[in-house]
Amino acid sequence: MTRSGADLPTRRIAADTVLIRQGEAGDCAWLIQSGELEVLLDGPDGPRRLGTVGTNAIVGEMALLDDGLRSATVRALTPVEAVELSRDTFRALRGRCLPLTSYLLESLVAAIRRSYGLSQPERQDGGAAIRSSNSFATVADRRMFRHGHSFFRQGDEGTAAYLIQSGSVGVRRDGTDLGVLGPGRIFGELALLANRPRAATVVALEATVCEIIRKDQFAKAIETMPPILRSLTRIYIEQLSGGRLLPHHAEPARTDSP
Ligand SMILES: Nc1ncnc2c1ncn2[C@@H]1O[C@@H]2COP(=O)(O)O[C@H]2[C@H]1O
Repeated sequence: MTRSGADLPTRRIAADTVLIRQGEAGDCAWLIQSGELEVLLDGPDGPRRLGTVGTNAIVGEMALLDDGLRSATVRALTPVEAVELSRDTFRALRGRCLPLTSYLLESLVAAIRRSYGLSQPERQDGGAAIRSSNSFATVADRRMFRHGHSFFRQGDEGTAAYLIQSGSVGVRRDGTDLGVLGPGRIFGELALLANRPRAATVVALEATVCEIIRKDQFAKAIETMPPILRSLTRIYIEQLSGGRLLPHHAEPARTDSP
């Protein structure tokens, strides 16, 4: 292992090396300097290639963001040079986020894991610590919605995101029920951040209390994130709202001022 200019450990990885194995615990992420890697998702019919990543991509960050297991296998296709980012680096970056954006990031990683059919680490307190923090209270407005209330309809313009405090909501797209969300879950954030119409209709299945975060407040909070995490947030949102096509980690991420 050598040292990069910024004194971060740089690792040279031979072609064919499996850098990350799905389902294992992980302690670091890598910022790719050169070379190409493939990302594989294990399935009943064997591994499926989610795509390839190259220079400026970050891999291995999801397990550090939510303390979960590796979501996919990552294998070098060519010789690769990568800067190693430790769990502590990610913890420090997370520490520089507002509670709202830290929570958002974690919610996005959880949504990606769900989209892969993977289990996810249980949030210890359902987000209660974040929701009760002062800075969260200044950006969110709490309201009770009656059973049957329609938060928005598929195709609407997005004006707010919602964080469920109690109760539950049903999500429906093109006449098909997609699922039920309960306390601690965030919804309505994808249209907001990707600037797309609502991809689904959401209705309260019982009396439901939510924190409402308006679009402008949300956008402001995102702007305060450290650049690497902001970049990852946008990538995850794009992935979740646009069918997650690769290059997944295409936005340049810088090491000099993360
Ligand atoms: N669709 C995808 N495209 C590119 N990289 C991905 C994709 N899904 C997961 N990854 C990366 O694969 C890594 C596997 O380990 P982690 O879950 O820690 O973090 C994951 C992401 O960095």
